[in-house]
Amino acid sequence: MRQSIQIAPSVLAADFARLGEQVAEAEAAGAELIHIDVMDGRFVPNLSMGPVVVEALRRVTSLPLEAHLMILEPERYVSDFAAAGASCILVHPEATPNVHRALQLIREHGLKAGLVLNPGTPLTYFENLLPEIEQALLMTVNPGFGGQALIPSSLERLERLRALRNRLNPTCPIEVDGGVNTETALELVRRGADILVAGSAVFKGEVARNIQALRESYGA
Ligand SMILES: O=C(CO)[C@H](O)[C@H](O)COP(=O)(O)O
Ligand SMILES: [Fe+2]
Repeated sequence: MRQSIQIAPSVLAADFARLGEQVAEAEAAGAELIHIDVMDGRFVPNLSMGPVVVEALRRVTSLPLEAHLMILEPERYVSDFAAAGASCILVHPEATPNVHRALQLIREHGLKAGLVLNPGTPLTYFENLLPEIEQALLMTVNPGFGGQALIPSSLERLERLRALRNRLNPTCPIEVDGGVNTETALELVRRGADILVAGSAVFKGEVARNIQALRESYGA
């Protein structure tokens, strides 16, 4: 295994009435970062949360907060998420005609820039942009909803992404998002995942027990 694997709980699956408490539970249980899914009802068929949630969570945790922007023209909101306290912003090339500019803008704000690809998008984007990013996120479900099953072809894509990463930007962590649970985590880690985003697998039930079970499932 390349390095220690990090867990990024996705608050999309948390109890929103107790969001601060749930994030504190995840932090106490050893989660390494917090994943915040931002949806606009256009790029994906769902609405979720915006910078105010990042700002609120910034006050209750010292963990890095990453904003996964599933919104059209994400560059419009980079400064808002930076001001709210995000440490990393992840953008989709499918959502903007100028993804290179969006990544540049994120870095100009002093944040980590992350690129995310949907399951149907060619990995070519990573070939072009890996040298420009600090995080590579592979969607392992179609974006928009939590609780979906991992798309099996993601595993082969993950291996190809790992080879690209090793060649073009060896220090860039690979993150996977969607359908990560105790059944799938080991295979994802074997194929190259460094960071596991997990929503339902962390927040449905007892958070500390779930995080422990997830770590045990890949032998940590
Ligand atoms: O980006 C996302 C959905 O668009 C979420 O991060 C992801 O689906 C997490 O949910 P789960 O772990 O329950 O699959
Ligand atoms: Fe996400």
